[in-house]
Amino acid sequence: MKPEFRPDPVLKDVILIKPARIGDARGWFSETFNARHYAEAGIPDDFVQDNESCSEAMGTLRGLHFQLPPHAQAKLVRCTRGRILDVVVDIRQGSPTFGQHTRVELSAEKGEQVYVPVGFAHGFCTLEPDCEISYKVTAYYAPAFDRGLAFDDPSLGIQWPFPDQSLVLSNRDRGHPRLSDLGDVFPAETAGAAR
Ligand SMILES: Cc1cn([C@H]2C[C@H](O)[C@@H](COP(=O)(O)OP(=O)(O)O[C@H]3O[C@@H](C)C(=O)[C@@H](O)[C@H]3O)O2)c(=O)[nH]c1=O
Repeated sequence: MKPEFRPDPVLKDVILIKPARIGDARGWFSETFNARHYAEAGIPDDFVQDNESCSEAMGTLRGLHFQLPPHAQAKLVRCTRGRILDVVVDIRQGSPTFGQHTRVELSAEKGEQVYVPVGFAHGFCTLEPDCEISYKVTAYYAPAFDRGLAFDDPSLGIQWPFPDQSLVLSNRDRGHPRLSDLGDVFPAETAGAAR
């Protein structure tokens, strides 16, 4: 059965997806990815790597991350255990929504997904202990091209669900530059045509 696809109300190129679940006496079944259905909905991407991460503490923040071209990644993200607040920031120079972000709650219970196109930074904060995230990406991990954006950049104005001092972050995620210091990472011509 086809999922429900809808554009994010703030960032129209971000797509919110609700896969169907078919229930019976045993429980339920769900297609979590179907290349034909996703292509019809405007996600024709070839995903080449599947990732999973587990965060033990509630209030763990990973992000905001992106890879630079030519290793830029689109991502299809879901939460497979627990509940997270997922955050996506438009960092495409010249985009009408440059610097704007959207926040979406994802839970294992509901099975929602977020499609993050190329040209956006991505991160999340766990809302429960022991959360597992699974996501597909369209380019292989390329550490030399891996970059970050400061989760607490005041110009982004992101409301994280816990105070900064109680968040659990890697050292790397405490040191990312602000948006104004990123430079032209995704040039104007990628805006609007990022997927
Ligand atoms: C992302 C990644 C990391 N690694 C390694 C590098 C490091 O030793 C270890 C942990 O890496 P990180 O700290 O970057 O993991 P993490 O902070 O979970 O990074 C992820 O964050 C979320 C928000 C995203 O959007 C992802 O694209 C990715 O950047 O895993 C890989 O081997 N392959 C990968 O694809």
